[in-house]
Amino acid sequence: MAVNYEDQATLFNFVVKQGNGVKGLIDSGMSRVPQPFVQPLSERIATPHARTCEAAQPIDLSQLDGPRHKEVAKQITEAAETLGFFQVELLELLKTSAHKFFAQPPEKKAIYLKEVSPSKLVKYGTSFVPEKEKAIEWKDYVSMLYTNDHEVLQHWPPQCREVALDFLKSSMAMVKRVVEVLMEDVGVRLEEERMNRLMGTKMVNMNYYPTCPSPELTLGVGRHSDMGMLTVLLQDGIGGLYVKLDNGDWTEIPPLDGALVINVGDTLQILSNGKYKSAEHRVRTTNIGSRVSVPIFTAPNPSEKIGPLPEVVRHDGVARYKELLFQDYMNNFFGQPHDGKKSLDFARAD
Ligand SMILES: O=C(O)CCC(=O)C(=O)O
Ligand SMILES: [Fe+2]
Repeated sequence: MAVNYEDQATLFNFVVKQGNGVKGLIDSGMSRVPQPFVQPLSERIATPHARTCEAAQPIDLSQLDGPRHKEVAKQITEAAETLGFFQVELLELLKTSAHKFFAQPPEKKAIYLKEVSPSKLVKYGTSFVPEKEKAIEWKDYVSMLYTNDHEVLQHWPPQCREVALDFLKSSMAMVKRVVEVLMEDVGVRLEEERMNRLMGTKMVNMNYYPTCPSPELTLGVGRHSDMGMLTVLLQDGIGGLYVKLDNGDWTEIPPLDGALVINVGDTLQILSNGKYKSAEHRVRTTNIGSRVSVPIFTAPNPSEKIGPLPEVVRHDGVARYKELLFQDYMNNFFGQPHDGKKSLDFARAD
């Protein structure tokens, strides 16, 4: 199908509305980046080869409950306090099933477009809020919400459901343990039920970043933080994930075989009254190949009230965020294009 790259409405329709995605655009033979994907100068990534930093060194979580507990716990809390990003060792899987999903013809994927998806659990699309963005992100994705095993195995796309569910299940114990350790360090012991409610929303995404003819003009994902507690992310060997440091520099989280990235989300920043920083991150595109990544997002139940934990407020003498319904936080988060950590303003105490 010939796409008219010059007509923005036709292009938007083809990519976003009809579900051909950025992949469909590339597959149609496009060889230069169409205007709607061109990022404003201020957002472009000028230095693709940033140095890596100490906090990006992997932490061996298998040692957490052994004799090295103290040391490993310290590594975790330090990483979360400084960068909000750290790497842990775990199996490297899933990438082939992500490629399998996106390799399908557009009409097979488009059945999951949010307007028509047969299941509320599954959503396929391009970019984050393409209707409102200055430039469309160079990314197709499918997102899969967890309810229970039975529903998941019925509704998630057959190309990836088993492996994605496995990934989710094998990660949850680790995620809970990391949250426990972080909480202990601010003097909080969460009841099991509260912990479950704070991580009651679980979602596995598969992101696909097609190879891009002019990576310097585009972004895979713009600057943002994740809204939930912790995100566990599997990335492939292509690289391109950057996190912002306190001094404003960006550093790449390099792909490591067998390692996962864990990053702190806004909810954990709010609960800890700002001690743990949600990681501001973004993704660059490349022309060396198509990249896949598979994040697991954990977040509170929509009906859960979140705010700085009383123990921490008592210690700090001030509540830096107000209490709010997580559903409201989520609505605000998904209603705005990516804009760094602006999402947190919604929760800031006046
Ligand atoms: O692809 C990546 O490395 C990161 C993706 C991401 O930040 C997200 O999906 O929220
Ligand atoms: Fe993210």
